[in-house]
Amino acid sequence: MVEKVGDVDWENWDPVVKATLLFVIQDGQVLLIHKKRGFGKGKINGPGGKLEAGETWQECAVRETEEELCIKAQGVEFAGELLFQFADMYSIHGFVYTATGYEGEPTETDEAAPIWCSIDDLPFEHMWEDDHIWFPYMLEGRPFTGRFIFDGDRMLDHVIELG
Ligand SMILES: COc1nc(N)nc2c1ncn2[C@H]1C[C@H](O)[C@@H](COP(=O)(O)OP(=O)(O)OP(=O)(O)O)O1
Repeated sequence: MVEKVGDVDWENWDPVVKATLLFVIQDGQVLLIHKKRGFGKGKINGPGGKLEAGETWQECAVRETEEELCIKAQGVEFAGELLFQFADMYSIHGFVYTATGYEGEPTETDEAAPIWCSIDDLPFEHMWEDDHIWFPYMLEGRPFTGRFIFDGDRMLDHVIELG
């Protein structure tokens, strides 16, 4: 069983899913979602989802945010890269983006409900376990690459590299 980051052959790693996350950060607050369906249902996360054929990672992040919250993110920048290997052999390669603003009004959809949270009081107890590791770097604007081993919801190991 895969338990440690070092157990994975990252050079030849072929993720099952490619996906994105996007966080609007404004006035000391970050726009999160309560995820209503799909992978991670019930958790608090950023808007995001699976990469579609022909789109860039950033286009995916912006499209998913529009689909989930009815807003068009503005001032979008790359923040970091996440590589998740699960013990059941599921795997996700993720790219994280930040945005400084948006057009429209954050609106609940059948996928997500918007939640504004203070960057000083983030609800990590309701988020994926990896988030508390890389969120501070994202908020600092420091690029990161994180590798994580999960067994279901439980994080078994991680390694983070900073740019
Ligand atoms: C394992 O740790 C994770 N941490 C964080 N912060 N986010 C994660 C983790 N694992 C997955 N995610 C994110 C990545 C994506 O944004 C979503 C999963 O996307 P989903 O499967 O819901 O993709 P959609 O295209 O929206 O779904 P549909 O196929 O149902 O439309 O979770």
